[in-house]
Amino acid sequence: MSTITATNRERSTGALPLEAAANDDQVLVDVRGVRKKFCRSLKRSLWYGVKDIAGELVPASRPSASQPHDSSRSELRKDEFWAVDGVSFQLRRGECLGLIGHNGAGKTTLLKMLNGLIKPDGGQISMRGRVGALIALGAGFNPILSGRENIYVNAAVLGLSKRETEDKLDEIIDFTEIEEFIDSPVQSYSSGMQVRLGFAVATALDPDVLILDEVLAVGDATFRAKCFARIGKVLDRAAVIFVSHSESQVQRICNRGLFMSKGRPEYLGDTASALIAYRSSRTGQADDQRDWICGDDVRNATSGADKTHLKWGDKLVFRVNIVCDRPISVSNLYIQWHRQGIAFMESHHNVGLEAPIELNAGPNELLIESSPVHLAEGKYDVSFAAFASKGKQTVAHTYCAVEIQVEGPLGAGPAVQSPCTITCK
Ligand SMILES: Nc1ncnc2c1ncn2[C@@H]1O[C@H](COP(=O)(O)OP(=O)(O)OP(=O)(O)O)[C@@H](O)[C@H]1O
Repeated sequence: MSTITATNRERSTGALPLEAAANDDQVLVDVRGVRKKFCRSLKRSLWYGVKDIAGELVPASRPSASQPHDSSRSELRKDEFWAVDGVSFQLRRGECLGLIGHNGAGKTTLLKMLNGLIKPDGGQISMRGRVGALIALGAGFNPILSGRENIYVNAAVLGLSKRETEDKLDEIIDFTEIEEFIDSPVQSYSSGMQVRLGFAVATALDPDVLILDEVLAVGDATFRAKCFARIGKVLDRAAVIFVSHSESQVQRICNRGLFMSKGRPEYLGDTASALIAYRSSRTGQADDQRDWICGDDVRNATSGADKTHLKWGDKLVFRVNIVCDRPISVSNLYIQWHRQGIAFMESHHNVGLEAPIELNAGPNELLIESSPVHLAEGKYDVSFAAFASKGKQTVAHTYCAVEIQVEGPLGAGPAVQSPCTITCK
C-alpha cells in the first residue's frame, strides 16, 4: 500500500465523521482529512514556494513559533485558499465513488492528490495496489511518442513487464479503435482519440484503483457505452473514483457519492442523496423536481447472461430502482434501443392508456417487461426513462444503461423496427 502523508497532523473533517479504521483488506483507498491550499497570486505563490522549500531544506531557516509560516500550517497566508479542505472517505473493492460538485469545487485537485501528482498540505492518503488514472486529456502521455510507445511507457510506470504489456497490447489497441494511428505521435491525436487511448490503457492494465476525471464527456456515444461496460468489468476487482458533471453517468455507475463544495465535503453517502444535495445547492433551495431518478439498478439487474442475451422474439426484462423523496405518479415509461449511438426504437408505457404507476416515498423497485423484441442480430444499448405529469417531469433517466446482445435470425443487418409496449410489475 502506498501512503501519501502530509507534513502536518491528521485532521478530521468535522462535517463528516471518519469511517472505521481501514484494517480490512478490501479497503483500497483510505483518505483522511486531506487538504490542499493554493494561492490566487502567481507571484506570491512562487515566493511562498521558495520559502517553503527553504524551510524544508534548511532547518535553521524554518520559521520560529513567532513566525508561523510553513506550507503545511492550517492558517492561510495572504491570497491563499483551501482548494480541498478536510476530505475523508474509504473505498473498497467493487465500490464506485461519484465525485460531484460545481466548477472549482476541488474535485480534480483531490484526484491529483490521490494519484500522487501533487502533495497534500494536510491529512493522509493510502492507496493499495495499482492505480490507473485518466485525469486530464493527454496527461501521462509523451506527445512526441507514438500511441504504441506510450502504452509501453505507461505500463512500465505501472510496474508491468515488457512481456505482460505485449500480452495486453492487442486488447488495448482493439479497444481504442484507432489502430491505423497507433504508430503516429500522440500530439497529432484528436481529443477523442487521446481519451480512447488513455481510457484503454488505464483500464486494461488491471488497476486496483481506477481514477477517471470527466473523461467520458469527450468521445462519441458508442464509445461511451463501451467505456461503461468496461468500467463495470473493472469494478469486479477494483475501486473506481469517477468525476462527472453528468448526473445520469454518476447515477449509472456509482454506488456512493461525495458532493464537494468550495473544497469542503458537503455530503458523503449513497449516490442518490449526494445528487440530491448537489441539485439542491445548485438552486440554492430544495429542488422541487428532486423526486426525479435517484437510483437505478439496471446494470446489476441485467448482468445475468440470460438477460443480456436475447433471442429473436424474447422479452426484455429488467429491474429499476427509483428512490423518491415523496410519492409520485409515473405517467410514461420509455425504453429506447440504440445501435451504434443511434436511437431507433422506443417502447412506451403510456398512462393515458394504462394505469399510472404509483411510486412511494423511499425506494421503489419496478420490474419492467417489454413485448417480444424483433431486432436483427447485433449489440444494442438500452436507455430507460420514466416521466410524471404527462411527460413534463423527469422521474428517472438512465442513458445506454445496458448492453444487450440480440441473436436474431436475420444475421447482422438493418434492425427490424417493431412497436413495443412495456408492462410494469
Ligand atoms: N495549480 C493551481 N494553482 C492555483 N489554483 C489552483 C490550481 N489548481 C487548481 N486551482 C484552483 O483550485 C480550485 C479547485 O480547482 P479544481 O480544478 O480542483 O476544481 P474542480 O472541482 O475539478 O472544477 P471543474 O469541475 O471546473 O473541473 C479552483 O479555484 C482552481 O482555480
